[in-house]
Amino acid sequence: MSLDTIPTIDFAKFGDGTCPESRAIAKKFFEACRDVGFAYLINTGIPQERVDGIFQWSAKLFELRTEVKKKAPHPPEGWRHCGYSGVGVEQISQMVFDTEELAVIRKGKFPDFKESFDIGDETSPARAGLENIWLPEEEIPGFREYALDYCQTCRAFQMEQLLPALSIGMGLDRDFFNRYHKNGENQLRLAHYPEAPTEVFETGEKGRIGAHTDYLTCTILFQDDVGGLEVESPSEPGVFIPAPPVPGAAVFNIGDLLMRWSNGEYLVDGFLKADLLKSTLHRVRAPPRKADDDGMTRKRFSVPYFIGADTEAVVDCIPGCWGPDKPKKYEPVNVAEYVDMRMNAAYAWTVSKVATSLNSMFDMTLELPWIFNRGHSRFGQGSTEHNGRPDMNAPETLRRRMALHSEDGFPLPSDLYPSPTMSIETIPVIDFAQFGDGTSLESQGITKKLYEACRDVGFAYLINTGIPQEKVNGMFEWSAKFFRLPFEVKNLKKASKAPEKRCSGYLGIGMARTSQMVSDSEKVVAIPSGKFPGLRESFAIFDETESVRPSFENVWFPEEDLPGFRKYALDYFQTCRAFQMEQLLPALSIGMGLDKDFFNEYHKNGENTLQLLHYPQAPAEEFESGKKLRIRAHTDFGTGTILF
Ligand SMILES: O=C(O)CCC(=O)C(=O)O
Ligand SMILES: [Fe+2]
Repeated sequence: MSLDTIPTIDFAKFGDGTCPESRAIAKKFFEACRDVGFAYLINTGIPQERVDGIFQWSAKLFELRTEVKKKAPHPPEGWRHCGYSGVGVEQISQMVFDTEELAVIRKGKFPDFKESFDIGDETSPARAGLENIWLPEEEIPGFREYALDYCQTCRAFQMEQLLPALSIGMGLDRDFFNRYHKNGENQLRLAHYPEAPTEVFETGEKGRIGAHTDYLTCTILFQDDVGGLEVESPSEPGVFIPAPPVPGAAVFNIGDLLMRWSNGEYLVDGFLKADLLKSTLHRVRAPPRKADDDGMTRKRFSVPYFIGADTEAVVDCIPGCWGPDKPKKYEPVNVAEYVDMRMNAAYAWTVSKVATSLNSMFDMTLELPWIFNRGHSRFGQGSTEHNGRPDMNAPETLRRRMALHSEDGFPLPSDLYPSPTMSIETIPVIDFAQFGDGTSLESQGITKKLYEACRDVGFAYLINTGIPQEKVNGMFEWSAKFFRLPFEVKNLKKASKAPEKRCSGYLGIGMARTSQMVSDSEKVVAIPSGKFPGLRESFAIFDETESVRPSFENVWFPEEDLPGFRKYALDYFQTCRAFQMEQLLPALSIGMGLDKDFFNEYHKNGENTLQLLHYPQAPAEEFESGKKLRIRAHTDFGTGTILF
């Protein structure tokens, strides 16, 4: 079997999983899940008429006038998937992992050009109290009944054949997965991608669905005959292969929960890698052009059925997926908590930065001068993109960094950086020297200037912040010391990032899950294909102060490896926070015409993050040829970032 074809699994002879043929089917199915993460399923027992029927209902539903469809609006909460989402509305869904994607969407450049109607399985006790949102029956009589019935048909296949086949294929007892899916919250989605001039897809003005992974156990999807679904190649990350429509076949794929459950790895050379079951990136683009088309891309319908595990279940590494040579990578997790984490804080585990729900954060690197930049606020406008490619941002400074290194390869800031006032004309410099407590006459001018910088540029250099230079230098020294430690020490025990740790700890070079951080097709192609691994390592620390995170513990390595580091870092943290609360946020509040404490009120115990970043030395051509990046273009979460 070539890795680059999506295998076809024929369930015709599977029966209930006890007949002699079923073993071979189960094995082949497991291999597809392991090697590709995708498969075509045929002879599933889901009657073709039922599938045709749901497509007919879907066409009928989407043909309704928009005002009618809007009578069942999808609620704003991303986690509650039900009801109608209009074209370009379902943007901040589970599919958006990344700051960059959010930023792009906010700018309206690449909205998903689709509408969808989501239905949760109402029969599941797990959904009690979470009603679906239906259109009034008289608008589309019979739809509700058909859709729920269709769900049951899919669930029957899931429980009688699909999950048993996977269990058997993995050498587990037939009912292993069934036990975790007794009343899982399955979701049916009707998706409609409207007709559009092919040009809009080609120019990248619009997409159908950006690259993403599904987050539950697995998905069964039927598509019409238009095409456009693509799956990341198992052998060439970043290259997408078509998953064209196959009449009568369902498209099956593994989701993130199942990958994790199987001890799935996601941090290898910057690529998503699964040891066992693979949750594969996929996307929908316009299908290949035909010679005789009229410049229009046909509308497309698809019907994914997302299979979820029981919310109250605790999933621990699947037996057989770990052993003496292969320790468990994850703590057991409660499914509901996992889903929450994924929906609400999904952002946290994709990037070396910080999660949503942070009120603000600090960010520190080894090489850029003092910058304050405005990140995402939940309700904010798009923020400014910055890009750490050495040739693109603050070029003078960065070129100098490339040239100058302290003896052991670590640049020290004092050697490298000119005073911020020196060079960069486009990023305003804000001098806090006279700000005081924000009541003096001088402070008025300062606040106004800060506000204007935030509005017009989104970035500013801050000087005379009161954060002592020795403190900053000290932090850089500790950082250099830390990154000089041997990899085994840095990466010790749990000091590698796990989703549960919300990014505390060490992340080695190339360990960021880059494939999830990008949305638009070109970048997805460029980055995970190995052309642009982020050449950096980082260590992240959260504020441990009692009032901020009562039950939170950072991931620290043993004190004896770097005695004094922890104390210094936490202390530095407090110094930054003091500036934040005494000057920065008051200045921004006043500058925006609010009362001085406006932002402080929202940041009494915000979960700030300190991040030490190290971008190792590398031949300049690596960057010039575009083979490597330091940090790709992105925006920050949180309220804002202060960076040295
Ligand atoms: O429409 C398709 O073929 C894919 C849909 C999909 O991947 C999703 O909704 O998660
Ligand atoms: Fe998907």
